[in-house]
Parts: sequence; structure tokens; C-alpha cells
Amino acid sequence: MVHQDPDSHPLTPPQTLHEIFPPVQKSHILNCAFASWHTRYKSITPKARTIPLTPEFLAYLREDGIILPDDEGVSPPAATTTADSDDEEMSAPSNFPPGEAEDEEDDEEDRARNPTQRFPQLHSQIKQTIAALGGAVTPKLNWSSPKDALFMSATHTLECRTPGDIYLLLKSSDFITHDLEHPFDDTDPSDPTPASSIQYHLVLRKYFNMNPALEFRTFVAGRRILGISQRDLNHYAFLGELKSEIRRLVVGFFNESLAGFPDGDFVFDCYVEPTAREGGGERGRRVWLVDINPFAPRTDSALFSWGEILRLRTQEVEEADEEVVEVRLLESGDPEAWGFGTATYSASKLPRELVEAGVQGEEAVWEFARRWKGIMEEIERGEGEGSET
Ligand SMILES: Nc1ncnc2c1ncn2[C@@H]1O[C@H](COP(=O)(O)OP(=O)(O)OP(=O)(O)O)[C@@H](O)[C@H]1O
Repeated sequence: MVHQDPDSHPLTPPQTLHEIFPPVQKSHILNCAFASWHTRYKSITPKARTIPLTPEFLAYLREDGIILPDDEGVSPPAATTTADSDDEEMSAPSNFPPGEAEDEEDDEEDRARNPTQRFPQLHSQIKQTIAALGGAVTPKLNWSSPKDALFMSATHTLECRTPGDIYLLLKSSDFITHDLEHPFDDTDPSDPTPASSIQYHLVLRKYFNMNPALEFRTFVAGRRILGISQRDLNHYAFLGELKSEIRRLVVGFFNESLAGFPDGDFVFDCYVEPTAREGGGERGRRVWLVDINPFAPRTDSALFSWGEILRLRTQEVEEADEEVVEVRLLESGDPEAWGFGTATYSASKLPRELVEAGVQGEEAVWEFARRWKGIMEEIERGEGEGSET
């Protein structure tokens, strides 16, 4: 390393991830909203419905406090859509049925007691959609699921069986608040698209037991896969043997189904079925699209760091060669001993380096987390790895 005289060569200030990231266009954020891509990729996505949200429901989500529906007190109006229109986006319900209450004071009280008085048709539509999807769903808004609110759920999962289950999770989640209040954070400021132009949807996905070991996050840039990462932060011994099969399946899935996504750079999550079955095609095991995320700093970089991904992005490759695509797995360790990896709340996971360093205990984890930002910045500047001896 060449040491410069600080007087004659002022030090370059450390660059943050946001400074080294290519500008994110608002159109990219919009393309990654579930309802934007779901129409195109319905056949490769587990069964889901998107319900356009009304201003009244969005106001309810934004309000402080959690008042849940008293279903006994709600008489849902007749359905406005066919509940089994599997692939159809549902039409937005109107705010109130004709003949709404005349006494404004009573009305106010009713609304305070039972928020669904403000969106009875939407409430009813949500109920019907849960039933149409088999009685158990997992919710999300345009980009995020309320994974940070699992502590509010009786089952500690994202499984919801009633509209009240859904409202409780959505209203308790900072990730949902982020979708509502900061959708265009870190995007190109010169792009004038206003956040107010966003149509919000409630996404209800038919709930099924996913094996978290088989969820993978894939980073794509310039329509080329840069890397594939295990998404859940637990060590699964059996994955090691499956590494090349995972690579083959995910690369094949991308080439066949996703290479035409409107943006060249994006991040997708997929689920590899545990066993081969009929309908899995030539590849045997079926691969499902779970989510498409922005190629942006706020997207979790899983077992990679964004610094690494950005470096891979600029590397020249002769031609797309699936053998060079790294599948990164958590190779060692005992999840029981770490005590923080969970199957359904991957946002609670910590950097791979921390896991491999065996940091345990809440205080030690937080201490490490406080120092993590600095470590990341070093790695991104290329100093962290280079300084290792
Ligand atoms: N249909 C489903 N049934 C059961 N669980 C599901 C289903 N779809 C997704 N999940 C679980 O919910 C998790 C979160 O889903 P999703 O990736 O859509 O949320 P997200 O908030 O966008 O996550 P991230 O912020 O990490 O991108 C998935 O990792 C998966 O474990």
C-alpha cells in the first residue's frame, strides 16, 4: 500500500454504499412491485391475488394505534368480483355502499369501534380472497411483507386466516410503513415521478409450508446472474451436496423465465421444491418465483455483500457460463448455538462474517452490529479484504 502525504494529497473521504451504487430509477422500483410483475409471471409464481387498496384503507394503515375489526358487527356487502378469478387482478371497490349512515356522530363512533366501517367492501373482498385461497394466506404490500411483526402473530409465522390477522401484521410492521412512506428512498432525485402516483395493492399469497433451506436469492446485472445465495441464515448440511443442482435449476429457471424482465439489473427470490414431481419439466424439481426486488442498497444482500456484488457486476465475462456462477451457502455451524437464525424472518439475520466469527449473545451481537457499518465500508473500499494477512 502506498502511503501518501496527507498534506499534499488530501485523503479521499470514505465512500458509502449509496455513493458507489448506480443510480436507482423510480421506474425500476415500480417494476419490482408485486402487482407489476405478477401478471407476466403468474404461471411461475405460487398462487396469489392482488387487491388494489383504497385511500380509506391506506389511511387506516397509516394511523397510529391498532384497532382491529369486530367482524360480528360488519355485514359485508355482496361480492363485487368473483372470488375464484384466479389470475385476475381484482377491481378496486368503491368506498361505501349506497345509503350510508346519515347520523354523522353515530357514524364516527362506529368507525372508531370498527375500522372496517370505512372500507366494508374491501374488507369483504379480503375475506373472500382468503377463502378462495384455501383459508390461509401470507400478506404483503407492493414490495414488503411484515416479517418484522411476527412477534404479533399467535403462530409466529406470516400465516393469516382472517382479515384481522392481516391488519394486525400490516399495522405492526415497519417494513410496511417503509413501503407506504419511503418507496422512492435512494432513487435518482432527478426523476420527477411522485410517490403519490403509486397504486398500492394488498398481495395475498396462498400459504404453504416452505422449506426455508430451499429459498434462494439471486443477483442479476446486465441480464447475467452474478451470484446465488441461500436466503435463510441457518446451516443445512444437505445443501452442500445439492450445490451444482441448485446452480443448474436456478440458472435454467432464470434463462427460461426471467431473462426478459424489463430491467437488466434486479434481484429475485425463488423456491426450489424439495422433490421432483410431475410438472417439474426436464429439470425435475420445480422452481417458483417468490419475489422480485430492486437492485438497490435497501435490498438485503443475503450471504454476499453489496460491495462484492457491485464488483462482480463490473467484471467482464466471455459469455454466460453457468459454471462460474457462485452458489453461496452457509457452510458450517450449528443454528441452535447461534440462536438467531429463523426460518421466516430472514431480515433478522446477521452478516455471514459475524456468523462465522461465532459472535453469540445479544450484547455481543449488538456491539458487533455497531461496528459492522465501518467494516462494510472498508470492504466496499477494497481495504477490508486486502488487509487480511
Ligand atoms: N406462499 C407462501 N407461503 C408461505 N410462506 C411464504 C409464501 N411466500 C413467501 N413466504 C415466506 O415469506 C418470506 C417473505 O416473503 P417475501 O420475500 O415476499 O417478503 P419480502 O418482505 O419482500 O422479503 P425481503 O424484504 O427479504 O425481500 C419468504 O422468504 C418466505 O419464507
